[in-house]
Amino acid sequence: MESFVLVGDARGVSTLTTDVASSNAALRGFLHGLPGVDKVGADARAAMLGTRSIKTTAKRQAIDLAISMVDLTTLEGADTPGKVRAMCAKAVHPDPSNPDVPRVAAVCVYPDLVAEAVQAVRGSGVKVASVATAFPSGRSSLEVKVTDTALAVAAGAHEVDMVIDRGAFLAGDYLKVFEEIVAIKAACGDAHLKVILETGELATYDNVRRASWLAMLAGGDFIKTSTGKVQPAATLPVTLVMLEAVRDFLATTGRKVGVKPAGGIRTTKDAIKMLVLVNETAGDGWLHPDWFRLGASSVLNDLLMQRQKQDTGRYSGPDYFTLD
Ligand SMILES: O=C[C@H](O)COP(=O)(O)O
Repeated sequence: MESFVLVGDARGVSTLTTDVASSNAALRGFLHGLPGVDKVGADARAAMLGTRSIKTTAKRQAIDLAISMVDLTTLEGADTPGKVRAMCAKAVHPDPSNPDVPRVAAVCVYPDLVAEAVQAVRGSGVKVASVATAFPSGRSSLEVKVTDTALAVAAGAHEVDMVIDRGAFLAGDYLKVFEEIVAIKAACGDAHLKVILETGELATYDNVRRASWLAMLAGGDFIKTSTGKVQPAATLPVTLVMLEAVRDFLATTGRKVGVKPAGGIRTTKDAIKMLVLVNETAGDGWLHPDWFRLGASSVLNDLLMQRQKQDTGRYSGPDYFTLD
């Protein structure tokens, strides 16, 4: 466990000491001492930023940046090795007829398909992320969750997307959630850990802020909104609250954590709104795939179509790109 000390007053965060995780009461005291989220203000600010438009050259750059940040995802019970190989081919060369199109950041699959994905993306720079810890519900023993993680990492996963125990969080058992994240982080070894908060089940923005801090204090490398299996998923206001959390966490502890909205991101417009939000909230230091990802099963084709429209002034036929 890292040692934290308070740096400055960090936007109202008044106590962050080395013993913050010494007991559930200490964690609760810290998390409930965070400033409350102004819900009306967060909704209004997200809506306002969502209306910003980006034109021409900047739009083309934003599209390429968004493509390079995609975690191209398939998380279906019906996933097959063939489907994963096809998705990986698309991740490496999103538009095979145009080598200028950047590769995506990662593919995201269930643990049993990690080895297939690792083989399919080898040498491309595309990372393989595996969901783990009894995804999507997270309802299993810690032993099973650690084994799930260790197997994904042994199969070659570069990144692990774990889910928090929302039941424990909502019951106020913050130390259980904290210790689980610490244990999964240890099982990750060198693999990066993304902590899925499943914000659609957390009920309030205050809880989203608390869960973000909890995940970061416990060692998460990224905080991620959703599994994609629960609605609402990656909304703009929730992403805004999480971006504020990583910004404030960096100011307080000196450690930078990434953000991954996931679930329901379908269009270029959705993706670009997210990029505007990043720039205006956490700052352009997060506008890089190392620090911001877009978890999505089906946004890539729209990004490719809009990109081609920028280049040629027209859209391709609907069957020009392979299916997401
Ligand atoms: O982690 C990514 C999500 O599962 C993707 O959700 P989506 O299918 O709504 O894009």
